[in-house]
Amino acid sequence: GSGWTYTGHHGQENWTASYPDCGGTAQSPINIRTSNVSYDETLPPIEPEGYNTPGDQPFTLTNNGHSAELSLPSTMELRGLPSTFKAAQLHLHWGSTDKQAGSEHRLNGEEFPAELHIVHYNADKYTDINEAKSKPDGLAVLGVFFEIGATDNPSYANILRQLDNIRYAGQTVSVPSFNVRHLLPENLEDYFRYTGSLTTPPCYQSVLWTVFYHPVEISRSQLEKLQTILYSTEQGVTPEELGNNVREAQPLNSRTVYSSFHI
Ligand SMILES: NS(=O)(=O)c1c(F)c(F)c(S(=O)(=O)CCO)c(N[C@H]2CCCc3ccccc32)c1F
Ligand SMILES: [Zn+2]
Repeated sequence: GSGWTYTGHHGQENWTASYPDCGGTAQSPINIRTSNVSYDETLPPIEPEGYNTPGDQPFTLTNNGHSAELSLPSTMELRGLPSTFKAAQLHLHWGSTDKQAGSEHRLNGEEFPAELHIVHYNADKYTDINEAKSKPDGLAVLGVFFEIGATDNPSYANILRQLDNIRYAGQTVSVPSFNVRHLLPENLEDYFRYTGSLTTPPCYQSVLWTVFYHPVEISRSQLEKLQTILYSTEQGVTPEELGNNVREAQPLNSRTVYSSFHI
């Protein structure tokens, strides 16, 4: 990992010491209080392009010590946002066997078992995510809540069945490309929108957040894999489980959360 953790000496209470933006006033994640959201009828449905035809190049799944991240081709892009945003990667946040709650955003104080983030950069203005990541209009992240369902989710199986191959930080595995649209909920019309930040250091306030209202479902055994297989440590040192990779909810301050639907 890159020096920071979620707990302990380099835990989230101390991130600001090394990453000053983490102490900013427009930080993520947040608790979305539906009684305070503002309905904005001009918010259009999110339109992923190229998510269902990712090409024949495989994806790379990496244990980066903080999450399981999947590289995505820049042929995947989002329409329906103020600019054209191209996909860079997706990753997950989850709890542990001891703490089932593992989403970063909360809905009326409720934490879901896990949350998917798909990170995109503003391709109208920047050449890649590393140029875009610190700019106020640089990034757009889609957030999807997970619920427990009765059966395995075949789309998430593309990622979850590979976790045994990336148990340790730094390990990667090639994943045959699959339809990424199926990782999102059916309904892309109903979502919350607010301006915030990366939820990990360096916490740049560069993210236009879109958090879908409808969750996706994975099975209990699929969630258990996510909670138990990965280590945040590299092979050869005392292993530490990778879990609870969740930042506390941050103050909304003077920001407004918008909804694309009546709630
Ligand atoms: N929750 S979150 O804010 O969406 C979020 C994470 F939680 C998260 F762990 C990551 S990470 O896996 O890269 C590990 C630490 O940055 C990212 N990376 C983004 C932003 C940082 C630069 C960068 C460069 C290339 C690809 C992705 C990214 C992240 F955006
Ligand atoms: Zn994330």
